[in-house]
Amino acid sequence: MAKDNSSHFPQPDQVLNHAEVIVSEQDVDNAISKLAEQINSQHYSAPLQIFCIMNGGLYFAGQLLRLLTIPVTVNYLHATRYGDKTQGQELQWLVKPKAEDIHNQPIMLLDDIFDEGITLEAIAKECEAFKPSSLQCAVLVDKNHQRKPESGFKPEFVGLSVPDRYIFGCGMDYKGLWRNLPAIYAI
Ligand SMILES: O=P(O)(O)OC[C@H]1O[C@H](OP(=O)(O)OP(=O)(O)O)[C@H](O)[C@@H]1O
Ligand code: HPA
Repeated sequence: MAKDNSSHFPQPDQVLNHAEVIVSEQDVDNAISKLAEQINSQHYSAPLQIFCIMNGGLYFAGQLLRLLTIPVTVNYLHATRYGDKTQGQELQWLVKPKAEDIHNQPIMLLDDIFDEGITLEAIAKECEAFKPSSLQCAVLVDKNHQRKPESGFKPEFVGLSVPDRYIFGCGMDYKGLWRNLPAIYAI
């Protein structure tokens, strides 16, 4: 008989009923438009090599890409450390960067959230090893707390600052759910 996981994984509607909107769809869209304007006004030596950090970066990358007017190529990397938990664990790599996609080229990493910064800093470090001509990071949200990388590493482009609560929507999940919501919710 199939195992019943329903006690471990909440019903999707229950999650939403116990959450509140902390950033509206309109405010998310405005923040992404502003980020696009900032990136469009940069001068890159060659087409910008955009890397979407899967899975969370997918929604942000999709929304941002349609507003970019500069030449870009699109690729992805995959590293994860939360899984179905709300506390980060050790980083697991699923898709690592390759030298030929990075060496001597302007790189932009796109992710949904800069929380403790462990994921993005590790990914940036891995990319830096292949000596890009430049490397920048853009995130939809920066979570407002003091548990950031000691190195001082932070993304060049930030759409929104959010309070220190577990959030979901706009690519971010709660136990795998609701990445598709166009606003940002907190539990
Ligand atoms: O700044 P940090 O504390 O490292 O957390 C941020 C990272 O956590 C999330 O990824 P997650 O591991 O949940 O994988 P996912 O993208 O598949 O949701 C998110 O997409 C970021 O990549
Ligand atoms: O608050 C969060 N929500 C969803 N995913 C996350 N990954 C790091 N922090 C978060």
